[in-house]
Amino acid sequence: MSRLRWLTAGESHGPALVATLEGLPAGVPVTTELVADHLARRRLGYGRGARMKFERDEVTFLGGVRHGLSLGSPVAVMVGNTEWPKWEKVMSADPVDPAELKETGRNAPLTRPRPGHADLAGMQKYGFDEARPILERASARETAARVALGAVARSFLKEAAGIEIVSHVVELAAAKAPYGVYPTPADVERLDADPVRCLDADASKAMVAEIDQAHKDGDTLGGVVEVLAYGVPVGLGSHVHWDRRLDARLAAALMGIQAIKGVEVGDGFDLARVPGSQAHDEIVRTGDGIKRTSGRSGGTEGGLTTGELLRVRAAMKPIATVPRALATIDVATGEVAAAHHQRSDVCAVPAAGIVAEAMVALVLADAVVEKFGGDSVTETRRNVQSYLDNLAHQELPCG
Ligand SMILES: Cc1cc2nc3c(=O)[nH]c(=O)nc-3n(C[C@H](O)[C@H](O)[C@H](O)COP(=O)(O)O)c2cc1C
Ligand SMILES: C=C(O[C@@H]1CC(C(=O)O)=C[C@@H](OP(=O)(O)O)[C@H]1O)C(=O)O
Repeated sequence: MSRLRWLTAGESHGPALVATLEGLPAGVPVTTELVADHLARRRLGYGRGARMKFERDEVTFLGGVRHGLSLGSPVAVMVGNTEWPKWEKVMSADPVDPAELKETGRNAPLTRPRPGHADLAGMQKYGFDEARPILERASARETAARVALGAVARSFLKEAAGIEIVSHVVELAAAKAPYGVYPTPADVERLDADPVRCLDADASKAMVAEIDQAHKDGDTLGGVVEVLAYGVPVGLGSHVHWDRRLDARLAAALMGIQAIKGVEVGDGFDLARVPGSQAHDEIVRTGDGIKRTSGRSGGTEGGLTTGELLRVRAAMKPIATVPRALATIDVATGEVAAAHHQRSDVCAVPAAGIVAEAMVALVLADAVVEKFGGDSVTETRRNVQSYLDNLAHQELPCG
């Protein structure tokens, strides 16, 4: 079963986020710069709010890495919130004098929960009379910690098995990129330079226009991101039990991202609308071994990877903090009210794509460690290679 374990902690306006990754083999190239680069990619994207402009992600490794290589011990990484000085009193771990709290101007109880965020259900469940203690952890600020670990996981994947991960935005509100165009690792620089991380120039313009219109209307937007993993060998995951299925693990990981409401593996829901003759990927023998004539399955069958391009999609709902605030109840008075709103993103779909890459990287890294083991990445690589060599010589009747 799973061999990589990971956890994050930290609040949106706390001093820092922290993340740990346990079970990573030794010898994986990991640097502060590598993590910082991926965190910078997560901050990209047209439509994000003011906070993205003035906050920086400060990366510090606290364990598990020495001189640019993982040690095999738990990796611990801290991402500092540079907003912290403004929130030191409001988010203090220790009790604070109410007069000092008042001086911050940030102490007003948030009693008008936002529809679509965790505010109300969280307050009801955890017994708080305002939303601050809930929204601090529900906030997608936490995704910075996941992207930090994802950067480590993808370095392992590249080193151990040559696996590379790419994402792009395929839909943003009503604007859609042409279907079936898949960016490769060579396109990443171009994608990161695009305001919405979309490969198609016309679709990108239409997406930007959607965001501009929503901004004018005091509204927010969602969209769909697609993640592709290149170089995934056949046989990660398994058909033998539900929680070993790689498609299930990918779906859970993607659905675990804030605001993701739908996941598709390959052609997903579209496969339910066509007959079997148009839904499956026919098997052919080529000079290069056994291949598929199409990629509708998204590179998994029966919960196992097929060795074809891995392709998953995640649908993000619009941002919950709608500027033209939605109706709610003030829980302090019971009166009808407008939901609380300060600043927020209009759209964070491009950033969600980077988070989705990280989640796919963590799931695949777990599956690689599970299948190939290895205390050092050299050992993992050797095991991968021997498996692939063996597959090439496998005596299938058609082989
Ligand atoms: C990268 C990213 C940025 C987000 N930014 C905001 C934001 O600025 N304001 C907001 O209300 N929600 C934002 N969200 C969404 C909330 O975190 C999310 O709506 C909330 O957790 C409730 O969604 P859920 O029902 O899926 O948990 C963002 C989500 C992601 C992935
Ligand atoms: C800080 C980040 O995203 C935040 C996610 C978020 C939410 O409600 O999810 C709300 C916003 O924070 P604030 O309410 O402080 O403006 C975003 O800026 C980040 O991604 O680094």
